[in-house]
Amino acid sequence: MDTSFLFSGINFNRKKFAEDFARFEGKKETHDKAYKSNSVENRNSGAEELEGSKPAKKRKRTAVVSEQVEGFNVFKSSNSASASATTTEQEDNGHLKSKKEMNRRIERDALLRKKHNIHISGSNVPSPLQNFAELSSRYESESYLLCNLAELGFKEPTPIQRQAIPVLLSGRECFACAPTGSGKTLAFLSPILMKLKRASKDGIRAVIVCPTRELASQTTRECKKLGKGRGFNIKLMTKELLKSADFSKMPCDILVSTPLRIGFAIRKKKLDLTRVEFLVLDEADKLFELGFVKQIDSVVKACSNPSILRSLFSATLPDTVEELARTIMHDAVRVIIGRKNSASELINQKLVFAGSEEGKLLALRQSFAESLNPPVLIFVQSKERAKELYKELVFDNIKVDVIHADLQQTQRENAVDNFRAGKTWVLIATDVIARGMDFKGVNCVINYDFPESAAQYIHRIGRSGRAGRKGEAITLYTEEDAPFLRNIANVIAASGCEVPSWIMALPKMKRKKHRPARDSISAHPKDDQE
Ligand SMILES: Nc1ncnc2c1ncn2[C@@H]1O[C@H](COP(=O)(O)OP(=O)(O)OP(=O)(O)O)[C@@H](O)[C@H]1O
Repeated sequence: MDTSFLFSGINFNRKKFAEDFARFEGKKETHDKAYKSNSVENRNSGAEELEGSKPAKKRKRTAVVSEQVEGFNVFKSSNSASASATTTEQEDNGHLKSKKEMNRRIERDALLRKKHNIHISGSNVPSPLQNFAELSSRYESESYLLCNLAELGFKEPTPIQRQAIPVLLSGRECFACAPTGSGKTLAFLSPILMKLKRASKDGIRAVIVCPTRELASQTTRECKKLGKGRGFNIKLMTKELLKSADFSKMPCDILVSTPLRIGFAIRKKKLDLTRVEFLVLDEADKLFELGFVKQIDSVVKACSNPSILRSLFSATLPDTVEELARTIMHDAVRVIIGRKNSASELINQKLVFAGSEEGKLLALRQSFAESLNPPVLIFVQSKERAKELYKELVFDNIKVDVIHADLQQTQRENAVDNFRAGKTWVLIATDVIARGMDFKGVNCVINYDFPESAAQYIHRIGRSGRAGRKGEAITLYTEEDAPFLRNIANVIAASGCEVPSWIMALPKMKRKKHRPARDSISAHPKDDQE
């Protein structure tokens, strides 16, 4: 294995230190074994490559005890014969004791990670949290945060919170992939609040970018709840703010925005992000898609503080995004909960053949007539189809509403609020609310239109089965969708749900996106609709 990356930036004379180098090689092997046994995903050692591929930047970091620090310590001592000669017995004992303690800690961490299905890669990964109380005992959190967590009813950290919070608190960048509804928002919000400590007038210190306005608004609300009583200025980048705010004077500790709005503010309103200490890209894979990547690039560039901590969170993080992320992150720790890119195991998933477009409407009507267990969320592939299906269901005397990008902001907000409040039983939606939206009690998600990708499927159905609750997902398909069944069936089977064997035997589809032109939903002739 090529180890040259370990020495990038150091003028190391290999010839002169050949003996030491050979010894180090031996040590490294031992270390690698320890590293493997500590549940590090070796297949995904991207974070390590990342560290080596770029010269280390000067950054203020909190020291963390770690497996790898141990490796380097041993290297140092074996390098110096005279030093070892003068080592006293007392020092030896001390060293042995701390080594034992460290081994115990490594073992404890590994067990905790195994219990919670936490997989990590990267060097010097801090111990996962045993409980929220450790925020105070290990990281000196102010009491307001623990009070707020208790008030929100959060007793135990979720797996992603157990590992991602210590990673960010120890000053490390984080690349995190955890199932939908598993508490990723709190995993990035709490370290930010803890690190910022208190409100200041020194300019924006944290930026959170979310792909949709609804999600940005929800994240702002969660942030305010968690930071309650601390006086932080937490701002959502709204259209009004964008129009009227004087950003140079606006007190703001944490700014939450969509990529388009923050991109506009950087270009046209001279938004100063040079003091930003934390940048979170939530639903990161979406943000790296073509429509957003230019804005994200401008945000990353504008956040020019050399000690910035960047983190990426999502339930789906494809390898291509990881590769792209490596170009902007350094010394990152990769945290994966369960299997990467998989659906929440709390959701009972079914595929239902409906034959044709007409058959889909019949199937939906029939299932609602037999039993309607609200709240139900129905996804369709376009705003036109959302409007069409809405018109159909309104006739059926169902408390139904619709949300898509053609509606005004207040209409979109009302649709979400009414659904949350139980005033609406069925919400028809395009993918504007497929990501990140937290509707606590959604009993069933119906994919009326077959999702265009496995990632889209995972996010859509992830609106149910959240925060430990069970959920259901029904995906209707027609002949047209059949060639793409296998992609979704793989996700369903991987999360433990049954899939007919003939579907699993279908060939895999190379082209990943599926968005066919579909027949109109309407059961009425066009003229009848007006
Ligand atoms: N420690 C906890 N204990 C109990 N509930 C929690 C805890 N942390 C978060 N939650 C709740 O879990 C729900 C889902 O959290 P969140 O919206 O952060 O999920 P997510 O992982 O970001 O999902 P998505 O991938 O869909 O965005 C929320 O209602 C949140 O309040």
